[in-house]
Amino acid sequence: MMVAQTQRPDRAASTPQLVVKDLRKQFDLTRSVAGRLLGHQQYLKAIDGLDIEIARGTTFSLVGESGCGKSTVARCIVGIYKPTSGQVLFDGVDIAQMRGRKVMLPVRRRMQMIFQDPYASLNPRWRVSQIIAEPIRTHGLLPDRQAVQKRVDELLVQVGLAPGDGRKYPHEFSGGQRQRISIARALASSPDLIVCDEPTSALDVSVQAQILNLLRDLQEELGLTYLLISHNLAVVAHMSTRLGVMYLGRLVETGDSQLLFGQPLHPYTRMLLSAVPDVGGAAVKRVAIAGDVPNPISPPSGCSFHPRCPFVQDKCRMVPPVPSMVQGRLVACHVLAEHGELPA
Ligand SMILES: Nc1ncnc2c1ncn2[C@@H]1O[C@H](COP(=O)(O)OP(=O)(O)OP(=O)(O)O)[C@@H](O)[C@H]1O
Repeated sequence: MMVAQTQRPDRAASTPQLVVKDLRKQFDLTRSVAGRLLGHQQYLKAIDGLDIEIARGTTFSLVGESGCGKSTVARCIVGIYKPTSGQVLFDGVDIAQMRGRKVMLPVRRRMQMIFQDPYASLNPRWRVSQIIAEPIRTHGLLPDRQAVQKRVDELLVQVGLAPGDGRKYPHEFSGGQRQRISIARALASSPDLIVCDEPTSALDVSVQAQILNLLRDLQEELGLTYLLISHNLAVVAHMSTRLGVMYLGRLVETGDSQLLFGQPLHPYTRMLLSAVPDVGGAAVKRVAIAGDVPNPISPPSGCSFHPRCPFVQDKCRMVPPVPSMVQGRLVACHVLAEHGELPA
């Protein structure tokens, strides 16, 4: 049975679902009050000026090594963290600095999140039907218990579970089934956008594809928009419309997913793809992975990727590159901006 679709405002038809503009988030790591009083504050710039645009019904994937700031972006977008500065325009309305339950409630209904660990994000003492019904009740979407139960059963079927599963508790399910429950809960409020933060990373390889296929089918059926966060390029290749490659709080390459997988330009994108031989086109020039991600508390000067970059030039050590359009995508790289390609 079809689940009710969200009513989308007409004015928003041509507006991207989500626009993130110059987003910044820094964490204050100063341990002591004395340190604070003496001005010895220590900050970590987890996001350092990020721009993203996601069209309705499409998937934008954010990739990058652990610690580059992917989850912080997700948390700033859904309102778990308050950004230090920047805009998060959801259907054209800036929600970045919105606060207060009453103001945020309509936004929360239309923007949901799926987490990496489905067990940790499901209340173990609640029956599955209660878990899925909670957003419906919070947002007052249906008039009575019977209607709620009917909708919960529909949602269970929609994610590949049985209506009777609603009587069980989360521990009675496998990891993949628990992620299906999380997805049903996310769908319960008929959202427009779902932020999926490493949705398959905690699952067995054998069930990862099933969950990704489910997410894709739901997107097609319901016109959902996804922000997909993953360190796994194979996951991203399967799902994305557009791709953003993050390094130390910044995007180094952004563009059409097929273009980037087929012909990555930034040395970091090439490095990431080199580590997964099955992903990317045959034409991809391989670049060996060198070194580790630097400490974000004291990032390198200039281009923060320069200590690991085989193509580094003097300018890269001093001046942070501004993203520019090269071969149909945005890249933040001095060498690419000047020469249009990397040296052979
Ligand atoms: N609440 C916090 N307080 C202080 N530092 C934080 C906090 N949350 C994240 N960080 C730091 O911000 C940086 C980005 O972390 P984030 O979790 O967003 O990265 P990530 O790319 O999602 O990595 P992972 O895949 O390992 O979660 C890291 O250096 C992390 O230690």
